[in-house]
Amino acid sequence: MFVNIFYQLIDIVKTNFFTIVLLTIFTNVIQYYINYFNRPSKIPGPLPLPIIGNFHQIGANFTVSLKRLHEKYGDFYEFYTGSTHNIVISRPDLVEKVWGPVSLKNTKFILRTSYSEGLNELGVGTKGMVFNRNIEGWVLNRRFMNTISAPSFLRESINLSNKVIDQVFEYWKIINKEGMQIDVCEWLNTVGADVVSTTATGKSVAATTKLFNSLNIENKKSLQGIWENGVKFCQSIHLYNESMAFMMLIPAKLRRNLPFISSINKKYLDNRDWIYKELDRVVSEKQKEIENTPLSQHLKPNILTLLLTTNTERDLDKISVGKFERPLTKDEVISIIREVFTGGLDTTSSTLSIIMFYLAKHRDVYLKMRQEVLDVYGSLNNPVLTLESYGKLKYIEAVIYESIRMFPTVSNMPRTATEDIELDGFIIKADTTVHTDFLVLNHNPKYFKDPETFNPDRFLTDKESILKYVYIPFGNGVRACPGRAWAMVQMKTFLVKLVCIFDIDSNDKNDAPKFSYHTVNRPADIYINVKTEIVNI
Ligand code: HEM
Repeated sequence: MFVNIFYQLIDIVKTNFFTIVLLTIFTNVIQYYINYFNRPSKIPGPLPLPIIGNFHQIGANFTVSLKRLHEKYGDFYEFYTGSTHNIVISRPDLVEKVWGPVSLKNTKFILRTSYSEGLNELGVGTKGMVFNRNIEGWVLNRRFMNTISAPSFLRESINLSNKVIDQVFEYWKIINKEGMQIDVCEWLNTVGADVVSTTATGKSVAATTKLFNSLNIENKKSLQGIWENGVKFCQSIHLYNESMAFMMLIPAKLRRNLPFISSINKKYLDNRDWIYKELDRVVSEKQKEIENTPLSQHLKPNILTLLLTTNTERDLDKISVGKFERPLTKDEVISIIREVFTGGLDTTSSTLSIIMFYLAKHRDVYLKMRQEVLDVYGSLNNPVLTLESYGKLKYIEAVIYESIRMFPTVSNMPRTATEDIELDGFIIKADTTVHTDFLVLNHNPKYFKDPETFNPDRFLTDKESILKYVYIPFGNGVRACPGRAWAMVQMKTFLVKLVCIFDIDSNDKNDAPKFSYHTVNRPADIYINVKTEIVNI
């Protein structure tokens, strides 16, 4: 009898297959929306779809999407990536709750993002710093990374940046003579690549010289003793950074199975493999170089040598990293060096490109910067730049801050709590990613007078009126940006030298730079004219 019933059931399934499939889908969809409309915290936000969440409303430019969602849902809203719940905030009282507590002990927001299969696949969910959810590993990486804000490191960085920038400005003088424009983003990317690679590994990638050679203006400059794959490596790091948002925001099922998206997924994973292979090779090469250098011979300081000699008989001991008693493993060295590249490449050079965009439009600001350099150094003729004198460049600092306010390269940043928390009367479950939208905050007329006007003076004369939690371009607390001082030193070196040598202008009629989103905002198509005859001030 049971066998009969079983066969009858199979017949029903066979004849009604599509009806059953449709019914199952229908019940699941109904169940999905019953759960959605009965969720305990009904935070405003766009209606999600089953499986994809709000994926269709996010699109390729996350920065633009957040701006659009803010216009509709305000300073506190939610969205879903697949079934993953995300919150977005842009109100100082909420920002303070997330970013305010500064120590490891009292912050609940020690994590960057919720668990993400994609970030783990990329190798950043459990290694390195920015997305590392393994707190023990993060502490170790952070301890070494903090050395890049030590004064001794920053002094060396000024010398190195000086050399790279001097060379670049010689190229710009030649380009000027040829009557050509400067493609700012392209040039500053190469400056970043040269500075970061030499600081990190002691090897130049000669990106600036390669770019100059590609213009075919003069005989090609020689490229000896460089890191052969270096330019490709830096480009791969740009791609790697780009892949982080993709892997974090797009649900794994879609990444792997949708036709067009799965090929992007593969491209990003192949890129990850190439980066780790190349880093392994570079680290092995440096290990051999150290082994083959007699103990009596001085080792050239760079971050890689510092890491490889920590707690060995060759300990560079240039910068103390506190209590740490064993040499680092190769894997640890690779993850720290990788982070120097991922953190250091896109951020500083893109921010400098944005500063150039605004400077080329505001001659009054440019002239005030030049006057400040004259006041601080007494001359525009190759002034001696020191870390101490940088503290006096208050106006240049204000220009940097105002440019970041107008258009932040890092325009939104996530933090995630380890336990349930209350935000604006709603309970947010532990491990929910809370994104802070810096761009929206920085353009809110409640917090900045005439927010669309480029006015560096607001960071001098009106400084007191800027609330702390409406302007935190480098974050705050234990996970605050470890590269802040390094970035500021590089940007100041570039700007001081620029105003001493060139006048600049541009024909760009846009109010804001064009950009695309690649986890950070990457500006594009910023062209300027440079002139070496400085008009007297
Ligand atoms: C203008 C340049 C830069 C901007 C605007 C910027 C901005 C930021 C922001 C907003 C954060 C999040 C901080 C937080 O959660 O409190 C961050 C984290 C980070 N930044 Fe930067 N950054 C810049 C340059 C650099 C440079 C040059 C490096 C080089 C190493 C770097 C490496 C990192 C790393 C590793 C983290 C993660 C820290 C952690 O999670 O512990 N950044 N940055």
